Amino acid sequence: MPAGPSTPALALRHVTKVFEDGTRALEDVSFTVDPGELVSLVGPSGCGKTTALRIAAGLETPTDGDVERSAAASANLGFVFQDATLLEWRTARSNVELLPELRGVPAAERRARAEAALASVGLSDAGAKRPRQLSGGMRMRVSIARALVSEPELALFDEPFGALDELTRLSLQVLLQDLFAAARFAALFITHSVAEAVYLSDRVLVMGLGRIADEVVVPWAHPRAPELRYTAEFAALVGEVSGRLESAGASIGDDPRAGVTR
Ligand SMILES: Nc1ncnc2c1ncn2[C@@H]1O[C@H](COP(=O)(O)OP(=O)(O)OP(=O)(O)O)[C@@H](O)[C@H]1O
Repeated sequence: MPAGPSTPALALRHVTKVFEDGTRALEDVSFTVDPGELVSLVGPSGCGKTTALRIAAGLETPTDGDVERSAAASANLGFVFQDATLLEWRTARSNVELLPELRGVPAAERRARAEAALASVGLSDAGAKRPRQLSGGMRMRVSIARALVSEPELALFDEPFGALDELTRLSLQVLLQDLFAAARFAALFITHSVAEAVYLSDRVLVMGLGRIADEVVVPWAHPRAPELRYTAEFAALVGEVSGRLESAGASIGDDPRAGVTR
């Protein structure tokens, strides 16, 4: 556990999760996310990334171990999922206004906040559109605006760019990096893309099946230029993380569930 002056925004301590059907999804998983830190989870399909994130969110309870969020993080959590999950009958702006509305923020203030959040994701002109009138990338921008409109202390991202085409994905990485550099919320970010994890994160946690196998600290300060992704030093770090990911997988055999006791 890294020692630090501040209380972590999120801490999972010795978390094990066994589902009702006996599936052991996580085995003694511990990690922290400090305030203002972006931590990624990368790992093979089915290794327990989403389960860890759902436990972090309080949507699942651990079978064993503890999950702790700072009071500020508990009071102000943001979510972004792979599916933008927008309400089709509301405009983009009223989707972004939803959380402030549920929290009783007065109409004029929540409208102003929603417009600022839409502007921050480059969608100033799309507030009056319905989700079906927007491209996949625009829908994801609305989803990010909705998550960040309340200035969350802790934001949880579950493979948000996984369904997008490569160019849109690359531009949304830059957008999210800029938003993170400006607001410095704590974030847990799940992705299958090692390059995406390295570009966005302060630390990359490499998972094997049901466990954290390794950790790689990303040395570059934020904000990070988009061009960083095309440098030799960036490619070297991506190679390093990919190698550790392969070792994490190799140590538990080729059968995707072989390392997990049922
Ligand atoms: N509600 C559930 N009941 C039983 N098993 C579950 C449940 N949710 C997830 N699992 C199982 O737990 C394991 C971890 O799943 P999880 O979705 O956390 O993995 P993941 O790393 O996020 O996968 P992917 O990258 O494919 O999204 C898998 O074997 C999955 O089938």
